Amino acid sequence: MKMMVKAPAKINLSLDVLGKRPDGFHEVEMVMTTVDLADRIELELVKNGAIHILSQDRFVPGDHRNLAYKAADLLKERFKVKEGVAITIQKQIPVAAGLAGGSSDAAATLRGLNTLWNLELSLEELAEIGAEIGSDVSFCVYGGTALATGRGEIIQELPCPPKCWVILAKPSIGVSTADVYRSLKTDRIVHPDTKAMVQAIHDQNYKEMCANLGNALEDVTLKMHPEVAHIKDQMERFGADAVLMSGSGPTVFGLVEYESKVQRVYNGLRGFCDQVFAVRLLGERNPLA
Ligand SMILES: C[C@](O)(CO)[C@H](O)COP(=O)(O)OP(=O)(O)OC[C@H]1O[C@@H](n2ccc(N)nc2=O)[C@H](O)[C@@H]1O
Ligand SMILES: Nc1ncnc2c1ncn2[C@@H]1O[C@H](COP(=O)(O)OP(=O)(O)OP(=O)(O)O)[C@@H](O)[C@H]1O
Repeated sequence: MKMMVKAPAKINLSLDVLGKRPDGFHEVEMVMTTVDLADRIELELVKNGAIHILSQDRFVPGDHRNLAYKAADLLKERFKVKEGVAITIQKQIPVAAGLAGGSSDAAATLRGLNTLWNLELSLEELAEIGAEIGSDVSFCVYGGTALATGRGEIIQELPCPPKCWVILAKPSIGVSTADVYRSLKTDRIVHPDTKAMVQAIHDQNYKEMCANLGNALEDVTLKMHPEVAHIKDQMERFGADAVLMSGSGPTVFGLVEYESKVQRVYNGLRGFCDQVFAVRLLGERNPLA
């Protein structure tokens, strides 16, 4: 038996860091939403109990380091599953980009295997298991739009944000999330207004959503990689309504309300970046699988 599951990328419309925790993680407050750029995960039942990872992308680990492998292994151990699975990952989401590609692959694997292995777990249970793999995995299990707190694993659903286009531009550098959090000076953060962002979404107010984009990690990554600041400037120059770095970066996203402007921003960025995408916000939650 075989099945396909979509693994969409996320962007952080706002990302605040409230402080460092005794366990080494940071307490965060993030408004996250999925976009229509997705990896495709194919899951095929393997009778001998093994877990295989297959991918054409040279940046994707083909072994236990792959977050999709971790997801399968965790479910297999916890629920004493006898069968194995061959996981084929067709990558569309750039790797180490701040778009939660690996986390979304893990979340899609959890949702798919729940069906393939007849585990009958709820999204809540899958999200709890996902938190053991990584801080972004719980959100990726649900998808849609949410306020994420704790270290990112406490998820409160939000309505779909106002409709718009998202231009994603990924420079040809990878960023380590751990390095960015390690370099953050928590006493020097300019805090985004999370409440105002949540309110803008409830009110379906596009202008307020644009006005309240903010990311406490942005300054850290911009200092490490000045080319990210350059891409932000270009995105603004070509007419995006609002521009921000996603997650720990280096991907920059620009929001554009009117379709007539999308091509201009997209073409403008193609001159500076090897990977540029013009996509829609997805906004809605994932189906179970
Ligand atoms: C930057 C974001 O992607 C925004 O959505 C997330 O906060 C990070 O999520 P993630 O990549 O799934 O993070 P994890 O794999 O759990 O952690 C990677 C590393 O980032 C740091 N980390 C992560 C999340 C968090 N709330 N505080 C942290 O300090 C830790 O050093 C950790 O070792
Ligand atoms: N399925 C996967 N796809 C891509 N990278 C993976 C995967 N599994 C593990 N990795 C490893 O994870 C690292 C980070 O990749 P990923 O694309 O998930 O980063 P990210 O988008 O910055 O994540 P986040 O936004 O959650 O911090 C990669 O360098 C890669 O070695």
